[in-house]
Amino acid sequence: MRRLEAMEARPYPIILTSDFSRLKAAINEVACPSAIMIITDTHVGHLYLATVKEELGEGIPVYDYAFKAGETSKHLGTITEIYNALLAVHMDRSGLIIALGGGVVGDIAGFVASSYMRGIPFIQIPTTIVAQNDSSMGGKVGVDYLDHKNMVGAFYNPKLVYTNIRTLGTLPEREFISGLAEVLKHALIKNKAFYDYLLKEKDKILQQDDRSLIEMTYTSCKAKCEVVEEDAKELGLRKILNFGHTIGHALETESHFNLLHGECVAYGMVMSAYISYGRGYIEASHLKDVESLCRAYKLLAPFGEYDIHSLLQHILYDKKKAYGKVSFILLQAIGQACIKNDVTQEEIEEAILYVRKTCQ
Ligand SMILES: O=C(O)C(=O)C[C@@H](O)[C@H](O)[C@H](O)COP(=O)(O)O
Repeated sequence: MRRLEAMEARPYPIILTSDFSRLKAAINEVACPSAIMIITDTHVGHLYLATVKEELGEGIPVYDYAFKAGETSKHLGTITEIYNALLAVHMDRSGLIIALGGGVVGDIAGFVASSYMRGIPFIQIPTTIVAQNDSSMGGKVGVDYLDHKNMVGAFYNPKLVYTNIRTLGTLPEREFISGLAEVLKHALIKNKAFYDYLLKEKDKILQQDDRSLIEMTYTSCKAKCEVVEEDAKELGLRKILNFGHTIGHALETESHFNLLHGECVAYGMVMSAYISYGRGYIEASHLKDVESLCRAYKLLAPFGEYDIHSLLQHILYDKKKAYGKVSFILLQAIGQACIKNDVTQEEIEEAILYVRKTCQ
């Protein structure tokens, strides 16, 4: 017998800055493409496509494809339309895909990159809080399928993440706030000092002070990267990044995506904290700490009259189910999470009722 070790993960840089001036140099460090296809959506394309194209200059052909903005575009139909656009310009494996936009754009463009010609390089230019602090790194790409969020996809890393935090200036306030839920999540599951920082810096962060945003994004990305480095394919530890998401995804579906991802994750985090408290893993004061952090960032608006039975059905169909059991991420302290697969229906129902009562 002979054996060798295959190294799957390759490091990639994450640049955090406040303009696009270093973009071309950053791309040149990681790729030497024959052509570029910028994939964006109608909204972000209108705002930043021209600037990004200008930064890329004229040396190589740069094409673009914009799909209709929003989660409703995140399906296989959009993927095939983009394959057609790539074929139409004869994009081959020496080409490069750029994802310019938020999480939906990154997930779609990344999935196209992972599958077109069995994979061509791509880079992420995230323009939303969720994308800059979460979805642009870690390699999860894909689309929704039928009623199920992110049901079809792959793990496929970008060659580079280039973050210009000033793009947040054009983000609607509701999306900015909602996206912060993922940042709060990183503090709650991984880093108590970051939790303290977020409380202390809340005004500057909410006012989008450059330095505070870059510092926040750096710490948030670092927390995520440390987890992903240990478990890229989500076989164990990486599941903690799903804190608040098991119920959050169900709520997103149940609200027909009228609630934003982060808004649902915030409710989900409080529900998970409530279950943790119910089990005696954390003190009542920790549950209140989770709520206070969310409220400090204007999350946890009054909770709608969602049908509990229907929510439970979505949760039971969670794609993370393994051996018939749904994994839940609970807290053991602020900054420390654990993975449990024995959470009962009763615990979930009680947690939903708790949030209904507390968020009025
Ligand atoms: O990167 C991860 O792993 C996460 O779970 C991060 C989540 O915040 C993110 O919403 C992710 O897209 C969820 O992925 P999914 O596998 O739960 O669909």
